[in-house]
Amino acid sequence: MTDNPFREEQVARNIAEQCTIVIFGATGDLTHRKLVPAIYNIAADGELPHGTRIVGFARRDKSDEQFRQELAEMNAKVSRQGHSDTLWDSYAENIHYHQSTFTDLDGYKSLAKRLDELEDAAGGPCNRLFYLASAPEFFDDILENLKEAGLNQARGDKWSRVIVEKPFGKDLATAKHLNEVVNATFEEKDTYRIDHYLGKETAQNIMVLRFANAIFEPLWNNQFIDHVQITCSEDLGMEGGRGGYYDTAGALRDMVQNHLLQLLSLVAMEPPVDLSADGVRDAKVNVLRSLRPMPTAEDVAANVVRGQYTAGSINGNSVPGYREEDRVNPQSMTEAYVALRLHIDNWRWEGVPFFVRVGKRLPKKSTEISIHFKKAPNVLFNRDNTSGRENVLVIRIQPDEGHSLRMVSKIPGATTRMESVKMDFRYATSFGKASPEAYERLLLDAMAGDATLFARRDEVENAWKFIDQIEHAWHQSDNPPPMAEFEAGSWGPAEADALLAEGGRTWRRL
Ligand SMILES: NC(=O)C1=CN([C@@H]2O[C@H](COP(=O)(O)OP(=O)(O)OC[C@H]3O[C@@H](n4cnc5c(N)ncnc54)[C@H](OP(=O)(O)O)[C@@H]3O)[C@@H](O)[C@H]2O)C=CC1
Ligand SMILES: O=C1O[C@H](COP(=O)(O)O)[C@@H](O)[C@H](O)[C@H]1O
Repeated sequence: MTDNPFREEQVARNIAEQCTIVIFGATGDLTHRKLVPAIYNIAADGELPHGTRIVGFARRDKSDEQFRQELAEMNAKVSRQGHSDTLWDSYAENIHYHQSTFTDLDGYKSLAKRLDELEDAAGGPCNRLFYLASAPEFFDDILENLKEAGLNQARGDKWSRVIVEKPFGKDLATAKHLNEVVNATFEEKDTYRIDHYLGKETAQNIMVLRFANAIFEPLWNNQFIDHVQITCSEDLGMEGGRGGYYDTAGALRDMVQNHLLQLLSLVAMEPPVDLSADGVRDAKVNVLRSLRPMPTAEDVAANVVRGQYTAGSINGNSVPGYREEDRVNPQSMTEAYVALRLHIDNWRWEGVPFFVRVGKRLPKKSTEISIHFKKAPNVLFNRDNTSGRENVLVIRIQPDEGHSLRMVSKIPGATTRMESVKMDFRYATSFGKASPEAYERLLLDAMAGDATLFARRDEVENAWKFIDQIEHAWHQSDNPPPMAEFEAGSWGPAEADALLAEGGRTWRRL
């Protein structure tokens, strides 16, 4: 019991159920750095259902013991709770490795046999959660082979579910195709399309901030809000061989289609009818459906800026330009930065622009949403210089998770002089403990059958429909909008500032 009664309130959550988690791509980076440490942390918190086991599926030959050892070494490096040999050892006997290739049906038949044996030895059939942590070109093969081997089927009251990693397609057509394949294998209710931004603690808090407080929602509309900004900056570039994938995707597909449009949906949606997965996802998809289209290359040129960084320096370290990065085409026309001015054509947001920007090799890693309220009338206090006098609500997604509210205050003294000050809420100070990693919450939710924080089929497809118009203007139109340049370590191209400038607005300084 805490001494603060408000902390005790909890929104009822389904309970995670014991299951076998089969990870396709189990020797890969995602499994080692994110998935297994997430499961370890869940166990360290005492929330992992007893008897949950992991079966890793990948191509290289190795024993269970080698697999466990490699996972343990990485876990010791990255787990947010540190690494206890005692806890690990008590769990490691539930970790197994199954060698095969994604395209070989026999490997899935032998997997089915292996799962039956493991489960029988532990007392009988168990729920199964299949995690597609492979490169996306294998998703079809894995799904089709799971079906052929009968692994997609529920057995009695034991469910079979699938988690599909990003990227979910590379345009609307491929996303639709993948959805067809997924839904021919698993029912929609058993399909979990992961977007790890939805698992971030502060992204989950957007709904609580908006709908558990009475003071914000009355102001959350075009009467009081001037504009909204969403920034996701990263100082990293193409380290660790990432350039090969990234250069085929770009910032728009890699980050905007999924993470940033999801954040925008949470900020802009109407109150959902309830907190069920479909209640929340219905509300979010309506935002995506209301995004003002950009049907022509001129619309795209007027509202979207794409850019690539040139060589520069970040935190005193010299870094190469985008086209000089490892595994990036030296003539690449892929954007490593994008800024957009979006409009949501509904009653609430009529006339309120949403500015979204994301990029690599910016000065620091930071994701935040800022709600810029309209200025107070120019009477009484605001007759003269009102710059910097707006009320801004900032939702810091990461790092230093929290919220702040900027307001104008009188500077102490005999004369009335004013200054903008901020009220700050920081998770670290108020709750005194680190937030769980996004994958922890998302894995627990999938084990509990709660799809609220996963993207539904229509969300993914509506997001792609919007993104496709921009990609089309960039890569297939006769008059493609230009690629802007900016120096690595700066805040992006000047052209992105111009998107806001015409309304007298500027990007918030992070
Ligand atoms: N890494 C990350 O932080 C993130 C990754 N993702 C997504 O997760 C997915 C996986 O990424 P990541 O872990 O980085 O990829 P990796 O390249 O590190 O791992 C790929 C895995 O797939 C296996 N594999 C490749 N080809 C075959 C095959 N023909 N048959 C069987 N196994 C095969 C590899 O096995 P073997 O080693 O035996 O060859 C390895 O286990 C991607 O969709 C990516 O977009 C999403 C968010 C973050
Ligand atoms: O999905 C992706 O996200 C990461 C950024 O994730 P974060 O949790 O560290 O903010 C990004 O670097 C990567 O390009 C993208 O694929």
